[in-house]
Amino acid sequence: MSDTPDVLKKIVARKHQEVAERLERFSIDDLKQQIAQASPVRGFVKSIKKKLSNGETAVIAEVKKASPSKGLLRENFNPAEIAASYEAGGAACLSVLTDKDFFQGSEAYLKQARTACKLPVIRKDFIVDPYQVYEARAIGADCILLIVAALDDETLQGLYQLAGELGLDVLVEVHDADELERALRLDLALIGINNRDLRTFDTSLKTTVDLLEHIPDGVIVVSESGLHKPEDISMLKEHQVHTFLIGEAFMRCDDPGEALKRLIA
Ligand SMILES: O=C(O)c1ccccc1NCC(=O)[C@H](O)[C@H](O)COP(=O)(O)O
Repeated sequence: MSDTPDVLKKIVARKHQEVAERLERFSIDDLKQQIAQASPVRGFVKSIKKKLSNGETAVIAEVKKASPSKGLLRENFNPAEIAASYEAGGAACLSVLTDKDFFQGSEAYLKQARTACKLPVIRKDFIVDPYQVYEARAIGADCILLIVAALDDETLQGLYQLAGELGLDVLVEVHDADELERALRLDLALIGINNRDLRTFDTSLKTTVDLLEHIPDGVIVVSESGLHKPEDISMLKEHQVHTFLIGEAFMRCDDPGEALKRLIA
C-alpha cells in the first residue's frame, strides 16, 4: 500500500471515516435486517456470460455524474432514465457510482437505476470494510468492486469471501502485474483491468493488452476506463477482450443508450 496513488489514499481515508460515521447511525445488524427483505440478486457475471455466449459484446454501462479526473460529466443527470436507456441500448449490466465526495454519486442513484430496469448492477465505490459489503447488498447491488491497490491481501480476501456469502458477485480491479498476481490468488470469475493510471489520470489501453498473457483461461477480462471510439473496442476484441466498463463516453451524450449501440455496432 506504500505505492498507492495519492488520490486513492485520500479516498480510502475518507471511506474509513464514512464507515465510522454510518456505524453510529445504523449497525450491521440493521443492515442484515434490510438484507432479509432485499430482492434476489440478478446475476452480474451470469448476464455478462449470456452476452458472451451469444457472441455479443458485454458492456457494463456506467452511471456517473462526475469524477476526480474530469469533474462534472453530465448536468442533466437522471439515473432512472439513464438506466432505461442503457438497457434499451443493449448493456449487459450497470455500474453506478455511490461515492458522494469524489464522484457526486449516491446509494439512492443505485436504487433508482436498478428499479428502472432489469439489469444487474455493480456498486461502484471504494470498499475497504465489511460494513460496505453488507450495505451494498442492503441497497440492492448485485456485485461489488474490490480495488487491489486499495487493500492489503488479508482484507481483500475477507471482503471477497463475505461478498460471496451474501450472494454478491465481485469485480476485482487491477492496474499492473503485481496487483494482478495478488488478485489471482482469489478464485476469480471476473478481473477488471483499469486502463487509468491513478497517479496521472492518463488512460492507455495498452494496460489491458500487456496484462492479458498472465490471465488464466476461464477468467473474464473487463477492460475499464478510457474507451471512447469503436476502434478502441475493435482493437481489444482482436486480443479476445469482449467485456468493457464504460462511463464518460456515454455520460457526455444526450442519449447514453444510443451512444452504447453506436460504440459496439
Ligand atoms: O475516473 C476517475 O477520475 C477516477 C479517479 C480515481 C479513482 C477511480 C476513478 N475512476 C473510476 C473508474 O473506474 C471509471 O469510472 C470507470 O472505469 C469508467 O471509466 P471511463 O469510461 O473512462 O469513464
